[in-house]
Parts: sequence; C-alpha cells; structure tokens
Amino acid sequence: MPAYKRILLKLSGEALMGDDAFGINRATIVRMVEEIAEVTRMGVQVAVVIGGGNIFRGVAGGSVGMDRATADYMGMLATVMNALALGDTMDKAGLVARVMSAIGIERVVEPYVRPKALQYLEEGKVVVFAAGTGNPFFTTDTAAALRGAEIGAEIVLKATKVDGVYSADPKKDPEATRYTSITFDEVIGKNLEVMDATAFALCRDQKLPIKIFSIFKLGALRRVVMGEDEGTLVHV
Ligand SMILES: Nc1ncnc2c1ncn2[C@@H]1O[C@H](COP(=O)(O)OP(=O)(O)O)[C@@H](O)[C@H]1O
Ligand SMILES: O=c1ccn([C@@H]2O[C@H](COP(=O)(O)OP(=O)(O)O)[C@@H](O)[C@H]2O)c(=O)[nH]1
Repeated sequence: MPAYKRILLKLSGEALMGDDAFGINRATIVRMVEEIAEVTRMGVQVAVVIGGGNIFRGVAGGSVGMDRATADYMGMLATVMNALALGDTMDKAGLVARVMSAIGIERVVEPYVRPKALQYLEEGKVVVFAAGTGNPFFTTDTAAALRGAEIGAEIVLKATKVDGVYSADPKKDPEATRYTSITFDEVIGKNLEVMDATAFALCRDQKLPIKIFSIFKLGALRRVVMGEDEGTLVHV
C-alpha cells in the first residue's frame, strides 16, 4: 500500500539533461516518466513541478548584466518548455497529462486554475505545473512548496542530484554525512542549501513534510511513495 494518496513531485530541470551539456536528454525523460507511471498505477495522485536549469543555464551567459527579473522570466519560460516535453512524453507513455502555467501563455498551455488542477488529480490525470510561481525572485523549489500546499499534497518529493540532505554540501565536503531525517528548524538554522530557505519556511509553516532523494537512483520514487527508507525526510 502506498503511504500517500496525493504527492507533489519536484523534478530538477538540470537532471533532465542526463549526461548532455544542456537541454533535454531523451532517455532520461522517458525513464522519469516510467517511474511516475508506476506510482500512478498504484493509485497515487501525482502533480509535478519541473525546473528549468537545463535550458536556462544554457542561455545564462547571454543574460549576464540583464535585470534579475527579466532573467527570471526567461527561467520561467524554460520551465514551460520542460513541462511541454514532460507532458508529451507522459501522453506517449499512456498517462494523461495536463500542463498548467503560472504565467499567461494560453495559446501554448492552459493557465493554472486551482479547482481545475484538483479536478484533474481526482480524475487520475498527472498535472504538470509550469512557470514556477509566476514571479521573479522565486525558484521552482518554492513553487513546489506553494503548489504542494495549495493542492493539499501530503508530502513534497524533491528528486534531485543528491540522495538526501547532508551535514554540508557533499560536492564540496567529502566528509559530509547524510541525515535520514531532520527538522525544518535544523535545516534552516544550519543553512543547508539543498533547497532554498523560502521553500523550507513555507513547508514548515504549513506542516508539509519534504522528502529529498536522488533522481538518478532507479526505483527510488516508488520506494519513497511506499514509505520505505530512502533519502532524507524534512519534518516539523
Ligand atoms: N547540505 C546539503 N545536503 C545536500 N545537498 C546540498 C547541501 N548543500 C548544498 N547542496 C547542493 O544542493 C544541490 C541540489 O540543489 P539544486 O541544485 O537546487 O537542485 P535542483 O536542480 O534539483 O533544484 C546538490 O547538487 C548539492 O550539491
Ligand atoms: O517561481 C519561479 C520559478 C523559477 N524562476 C526562474 O526560473 C529558473 C529555473 O528554475 P530553477 O532554477 O528552480 O530550476 P531547477 O534548478 O530545478 O532546474 C530560476 O533560476 C529562476 O530564474 C522564477 O523566477 N520564479
């Protein structure tokens, strides 16, 4: 039996690159969709927030010296591209996906309307939230926390490049050790940067737990959904 009825899954844009330098790696996106399909077949309602780092960091050189807000809008548009790719891959894999955007771009994707998103989830469709929160100066991690709270998800699952929260950035400190679970106060107090503080604070206030796990580990999503020991749980 799955441990959750409704989840909000945050997928790293950068992870979509696979081994490529930028853009969307076909094998990687197909594999991610297969893992999502597996948990939906278990009866879990899945909403996804997708990042944009794979595309946006590819053009970031050109954004040097730009207004932060303008660059952020470019980043949000990058997430729309990823969301379209993800939705299309889901449809081809036999899932029914609905992409909803936080910024008005109606000819391309339908706008985010909360009751409509809830309806889709009840119908067993996978909802892909594009364009983050729709506001500059935020991240897609914060969008995941926000949408997770809005749709009443029981947990936010962050699938990322590391397999959990470490005592220090494992990329910089090889001695860092991984937590099995940690409180919001501790993760914020120690400035552990696996997710931004805005996202952590929002989840803490809403008592919405977060699980951080590796996007590269096969079957990790299923194990997390089954409530098995995988990654790091951040809780109140
Ligand atoms: N204490 C920590 N524990 C785990 N990862 C950390 C920590 N501090 C920094 N990081 C870094 O955070 C990164 C994940 O965050 P981010 O780059 O925002 O991922 P995403 O693309 O999934 O949003 C990891 O690659 C890791 O190097
Ligand atoms: O609510 C949001 C979400 C995203 N972004 C912009 O979109 C980029 C891509 O998102 P993110 O870096 O979170 O993607 P990921 O790291 O998951 O690939 C960010 O750097 C921001 O510039 C934004 O301005 N507001």
